[in-house]
Formats: sequence, C-alpha cells, structure tokens
Amino acid sequence: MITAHLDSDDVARTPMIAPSLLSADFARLADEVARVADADWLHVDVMDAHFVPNLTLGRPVVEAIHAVSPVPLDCHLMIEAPERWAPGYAELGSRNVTVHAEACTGDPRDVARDIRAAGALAGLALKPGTPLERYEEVLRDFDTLLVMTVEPGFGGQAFMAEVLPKVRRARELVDTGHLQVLVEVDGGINADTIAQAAEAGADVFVAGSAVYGADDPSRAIAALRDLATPAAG
Ligand SMILES: O=C(CO)[C@@H](O)[C@H](O)COP(=O)(O)O
Repeated sequence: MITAHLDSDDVARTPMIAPSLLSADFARLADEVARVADADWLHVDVMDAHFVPNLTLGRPVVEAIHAVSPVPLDCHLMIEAPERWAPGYAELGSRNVTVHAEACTGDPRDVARDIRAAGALAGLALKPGTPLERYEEVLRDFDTLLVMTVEPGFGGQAFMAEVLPKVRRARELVDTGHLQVLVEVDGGINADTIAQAAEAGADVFVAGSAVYGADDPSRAIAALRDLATPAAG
C-alpha cells in the first residue's frame, strides 16, 4: 500500500502560499488556475451547503482543475460525512486533503489513514471556535493542521486575530513533539495580516481575495511570501 507523507522539504519552515480558488472567476477556471502558477499549492474549497452555508464544486470539477493545474492541489473539504468522500479527492491526485474535525462522525485518525492510503497528505481543519486541546492527541496522525481564521463558508471576510493563540499552540506542539505537521492558516490572509500569522508559527498561508483580487496574482504571491519570510523566523 502506498501511503503519502510529508518529505523534509515540506517541513523546512519556508512559507508556502496557497491561493484560494474560491475568489477566482468560476466561468474561467483554467485561466484562473494558470494565473497562480507561482504558488506553492492551489487551495480548492469544496462546500456542500450543509456543513457550511455555501455550495461550490465537487469531485468532477476538482479532477478537471487537477488536470490543468501546474501546482499541487490542497483540497479543503467543508462537507458532512468527510470519511465517505475524502479518499476520492486523494485518488484524483491532490497533494493534501483536509477534513473538518467538527464534521467527522468517528475517529479522525481513521480518515487520515484512508486519505494517506489513497495517496495524499491528510489535513485536519478546525473552525475558529473549536479548541485545539480536543485534538492534540490525534495531531501526529495528520500531515497538516488547518486553523481557520474566519468562519468557513465565504471568501473576503476579516481576519480573526483572536485565533492566533491557537496557531501559537499548534506551533509549540509541532516543535516540542517533533511532529511532521504543517500549520496552515485560512481566512483573511493579506498583506496586513500575514506577518502576524507567520510570527505565530504558520507554515502555509491560504489567500483568496488578496491574490485573485490583485491585478497581478504572481506579484501578490511574491509579496505575501516576502512578508511572511522574516516573520517566520
Ligand atoms: O475556506 C475559506 C472560506 O471558507 C477560504 O479558503 C477563503 O476562500 C479565503 O478567502 P480570503 O479570506 O483569503 O478572501
């Protein structure tokens, strides 16, 4: 059985920028994917109108995006019953597939195992109000921890700085426990907020409107990386 894991390059503490396709023009997806070829990952938000009050796209569209994307896909499943659907997003070739802890009906470690067995890294996402303490024990069974810095569902919301202590605690757990886990932040990340998130210990920065709302997404990605790098320490 092939099981995906992070390699040493992934955990080198180099800030990774993952533009969120949610802020792209859905009528021109292939072009919008090509505009962020300089990114580290392409973040794809899958929403089911149940777990979150919004509906986006599903596996056939993600498969089509994967076929044209020059960068690895980072699929964020904001859906109910993730244990049923997550392995399919791994099988299509995604680099990372993240499920919400709040949506898992069983042990989240079982979903992580199935995602990895299907060939992707496994991510665990937490809403702003979900305590990390509840999931500290399962962290070592995941490759990424996505800390939501807005309520999931929509792009263009304001960054919730009150979530930063959770990012700091995640960094501490990863460092002291020597865990091979990337800390990812998602929501309201832009030129004004990315340094705070980097200083708190994030490795991966999802940015939707800050990248797709820019005239030149490549320059926006480079600028975000530059702002995160000194703050990451
Ligand atoms: O998952 C989500 C929203 O639920 C995010 O990925 C947003 O798409 C980020 O957009 P910005 O806050 O960066 O505009």
